[in-house]
Amino acid sequence: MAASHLKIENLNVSIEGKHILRDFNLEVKGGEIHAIMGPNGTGKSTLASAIMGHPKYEITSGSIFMDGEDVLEMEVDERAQAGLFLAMQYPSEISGITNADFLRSAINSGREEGEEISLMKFIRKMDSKMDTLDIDQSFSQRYLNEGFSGGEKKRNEILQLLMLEPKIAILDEIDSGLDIDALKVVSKGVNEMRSEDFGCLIITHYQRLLNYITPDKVHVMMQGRIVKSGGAELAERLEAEGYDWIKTELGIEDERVNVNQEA
Ligand SMILES: Nc1ncnc2c1ncn2[C@@H]1O[C@H](COP(=O)(O)OP(=O)(O)OP(=O)(O)O)[C@@H](O)[C@H]1O
Repeated sequence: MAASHLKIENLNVSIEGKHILRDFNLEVKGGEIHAIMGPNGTGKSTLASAIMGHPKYEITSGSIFMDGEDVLEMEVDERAQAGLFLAMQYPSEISGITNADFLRSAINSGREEGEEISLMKFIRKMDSKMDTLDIDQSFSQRYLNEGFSGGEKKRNEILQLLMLEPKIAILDEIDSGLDIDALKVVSKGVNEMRSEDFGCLIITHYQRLLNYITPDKVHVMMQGRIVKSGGAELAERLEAEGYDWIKTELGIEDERVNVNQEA
């Protein structure tokens, strides 16, 4: 299997004329789990949306490479086929498409003709993954995310992760609104993916999630870029002390983008 390597270099992203990501750099390789933390409004979700090609976000300069391929040249579905997976802060509902249909066609869209997953194999895989995530079997026949509770949507996203087996996953606030049991289940799913062929970028506000998924690297984002990196102990310090010490250390007055910054 090809390597799993996401490389973001000097990325600058604007939305509605506002310069959000500023010379952003990050590399995530197979076998690594990275966490990005940071106060509100510092550009974390903008990063996730830019990687997945959300049309509202304008890349003004810089590059994103996935296994050496230029991601910025790819359409959204090509990014998924290249092995990128994005779990959104607010997963969308799609009426008329069942979970099972969606997943089967998503798996097959990444395969050559004649190499499609057989129905039997698909059902067996889906049953086993739903079992892992403690998801009720009826989920597979329900319409995508329709009427799902917040926690069910997040579980469903992790089911998608386990079924699609991407090379690199970006999980944007996958822990928000989860009760402790659901948090453990979601973490179990991510940990099950851990391998040399899988890299993960977790965007979170809370160290709590990182008690269950131990990150190899923790990054702090302020003013549209990473301002500090460390190991799991950095998340623990942030939980205990907040962000002020970093602002003092780096002489940052306001952590948000577009405040006290040049355009
Ligand atoms: N669709 C949009 N339209 C206008 N401004 C936007 C849009 N998306 C993001 N922004 C602005 O970009 C800045 C960064 O937002 P972003 O959502 O990336 O921050 P964040 O770090 O993910 O925040 P949070 O922790 O609150 O989720 C904010 O000032 C926000 O208002």
